[in-house]
Amino acid sequence: MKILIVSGFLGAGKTTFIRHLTDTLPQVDFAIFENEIGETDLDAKVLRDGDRSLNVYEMTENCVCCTGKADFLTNLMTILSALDPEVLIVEPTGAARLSALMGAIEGLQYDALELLPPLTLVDAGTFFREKDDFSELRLDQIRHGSVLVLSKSEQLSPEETAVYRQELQELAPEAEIITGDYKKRSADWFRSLLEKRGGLVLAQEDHEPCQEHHHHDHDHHHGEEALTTVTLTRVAVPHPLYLMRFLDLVTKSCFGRIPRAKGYLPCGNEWVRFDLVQDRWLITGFPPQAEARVTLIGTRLKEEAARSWFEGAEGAARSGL
Ligand SMILES: Nc1nc2c(ncn2[C@@H]2O[C@H](COP(=O)(O)OP(=O)(O)OP(=O)(O)O)[C@@H](O)[C@H]2O)c(=O)[nH]1
Repeated sequence: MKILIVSGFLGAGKTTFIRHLTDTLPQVDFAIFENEIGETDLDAKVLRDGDRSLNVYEMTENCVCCTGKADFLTNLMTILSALDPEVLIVEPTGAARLSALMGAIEGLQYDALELLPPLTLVDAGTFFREKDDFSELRLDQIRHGSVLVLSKSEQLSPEETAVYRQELQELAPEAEIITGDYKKRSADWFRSLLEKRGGLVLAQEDHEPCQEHHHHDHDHHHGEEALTTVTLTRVAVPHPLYLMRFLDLVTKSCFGRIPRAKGYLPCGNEWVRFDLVQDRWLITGFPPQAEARVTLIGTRLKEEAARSWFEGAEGAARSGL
């Protein structure tokens, strides 16, 4: 069983890339392992509900690179013995350390497992704005990616693209760097990702659990702060305009510093899904679900303020405002 890790920071486009890869290579027997700590199960839903039905395993308790390493390896062996897909794609959380995850898999030293050179998605929309604040963890994801895919770079001019390339190549001199619309690439290119040899062999050092599991609040700049996650379940909005207003407030840091939010909830008589990365967001229709989920990922989250906002929205709708 080959293992392809698709890494990248929150909202960089990992799930979108995996969906495209699996759609582009319908003849390959893929399974997917999703790690979403305290988040919505949205990524798994998106992957399961596409044109192609995929086997998706989820781990939502601990992080595959640190606190949940042993669980992850057990899951890996179970998938291997029960299903033995040709390729298992592993999507770690955006806050996972790529080198630690690779080291854990390599530590198994089992020749039925082949770790492919990993891929890291880098978000062109936020790269320059945040580059100087990159945490060690984000640099780790870039430096250990054998293939770096600059997502959301379809609209860049050739001159702009050259600047991104140079910056990324300085951070990861050995990496193959992919810019422009990766969806236009041939099936052969996607297949080549599954035929590359040799994930890096790393000397592993023990490290602190990754950012998401630090529960004390640091007062450092954003790149070093502990990320926390809040998920609201019993929420609804009467109309898309309310959700747009909520997302606008999220981007204005009214509920904490939130670089990533996602979820699905009832909206009038329908259900909608939303997806926010930094100051950009998207709302789309979604099939009805058993329970709503609104997940906020960031620092200094104001859970009560967010909850009250939804109560206020429902109250305003009831009184006809
Ligand atoms: N224009 C553009 N949008 C993209 C691209 N890749 C992802 N997006 C959008 O970016 C948002 C986040 O994409 P996801 O694929 O969910 O990102 P992710 O890395 O899986 O997110 P997390 O699981 O939260 O870390 C979605 O709204 C996508 O539609 C891309 O290459 N181009």
